[in-house]
Amino acid sequence: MKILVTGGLGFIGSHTVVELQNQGFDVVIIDDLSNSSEDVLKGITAITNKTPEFEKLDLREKAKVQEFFKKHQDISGVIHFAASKAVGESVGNPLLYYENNINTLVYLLQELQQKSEASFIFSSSCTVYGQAEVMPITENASIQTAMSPYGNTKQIGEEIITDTAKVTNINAILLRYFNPIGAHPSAEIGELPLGVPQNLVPFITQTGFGLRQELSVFGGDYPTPDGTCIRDYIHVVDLAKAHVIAMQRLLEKKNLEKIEIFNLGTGTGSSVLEVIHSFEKVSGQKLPYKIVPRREGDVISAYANTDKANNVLGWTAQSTLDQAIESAWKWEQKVRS
Ligand SMILES: NC(=O)c1ccc[n+]([C@@H]2O[C@H](COP(=O)([O-])OP(=O)(O)OC[C@H]3O[C@@H](n4cnc5c(N)ncnc54)[C@H](O)[C@@H]3O)[C@@H](O)[C@H]2O)c1
Ligand SMILES: O=c1ccn([C@@H]2O[C@H](COP(=O)(O)OP(=O)(O)O[C@H]3O[C@H](CO)[C@H](O)[C@H](O)[C@H]3O)[C@@H](O)[C@H]2O)c(=O)[nH]1
Repeated sequence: MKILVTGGLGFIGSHTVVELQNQGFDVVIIDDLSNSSEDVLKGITAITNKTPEFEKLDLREKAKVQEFFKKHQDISGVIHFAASKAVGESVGNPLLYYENNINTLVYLLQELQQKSEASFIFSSSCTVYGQAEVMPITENASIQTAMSPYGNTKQIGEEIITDTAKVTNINAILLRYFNPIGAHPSAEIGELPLGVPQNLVPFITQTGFGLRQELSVFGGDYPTPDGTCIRDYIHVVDLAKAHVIAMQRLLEKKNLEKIEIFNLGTGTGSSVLEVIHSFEKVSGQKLPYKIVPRREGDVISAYANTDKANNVLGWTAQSTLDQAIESAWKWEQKVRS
């Protein structure tokens, strides 16, 4: 069976392509290389001994999307990763985010609704919960007003898919990721942030490598045990495996609802200082850091209740924080060597 992976050369997409191919799926990737490189194909091939089909295509070009689906009639399912994802950038350039994250979704769904049946997986985010009142966060927690245009595109995206699935032959799974980190253990693929990383783990590994002078820890006076924010850091390979299981569920259709939502996290919260200590442990070196004022828009704490994914998908994250950080560190060293 052939699966279309949009954004399949990006961070989470590339790891998912590997796991799909490992499970025997054929894959065709659409990516416009706006935040990735064609070299990622080599990394995927080195791990799986199989090169996925690749079409360089900007999903904002509706006519090209239509043409693509005419050419590829044999697609059984779609995993839609392609999007812009920098929260800060979305505040400064909201229309870029609404165009790239919403228009592209609409164009894909317009093609899929013409099929007799279609299976669709959407990359959503725990950002939809904002600062949830109860930890760990279940899928029933209320959706909060989005704190950025990026976050809003995830909420609107979920609504568009839900409205469409109700009245079409599309079955969809919305996956709400907590904080994906790490890299493939082979270090053939990983995260490649452009410029100065905004996310914690790439900033830590770059600082460890000497590319950055020191890490700024945003806030040391939060109402948490050590004063720093708490997140649920999930190894990207675990996350990727969940997509394969979700796709198998869509294709098998056993007890499937038209729209299903799953949290993807480990279920464990880690503070920023705990992540730093994990890095120091796996790298055997001290990390220079200082506590600075809070970053605007950060929630204090967010970690997942993963019961639904555990019970319905039969999926559980396997990697520890140390293993995820170790893979990120190995990747950083490989990329810079
Ligand atoms: N990484 C995270 O922390 C995180 C958390 C929650 C949700 N998500 C979501 O998961 C998805 C994947 O995230 P990622 O971290 O792998 O991001 P990424 O930037 O590494 O990957 C996205 C890929 O999509 C491609 N792309 C972007 N716009 C495109 C377009 N118009 N046409 C074709 N290709 C296009 C990019 O070139 C890139 O390769 C995104 O939808 C993101 O919003 C990510
Ligand atoms: O240089 C840094 C970078 C981050 N942090 C802290 O590290 C934690 C994690 O920050 P990230 O930026 O890595 O991740 P976020 O939880 O802020 O954001 C992630 O989760 C969001 C949902 O909450 C969105 O989905 C977003 O795309 C995704 O990057 C936060 O407490 C943040 O304040 C620092 O202290 N210093």
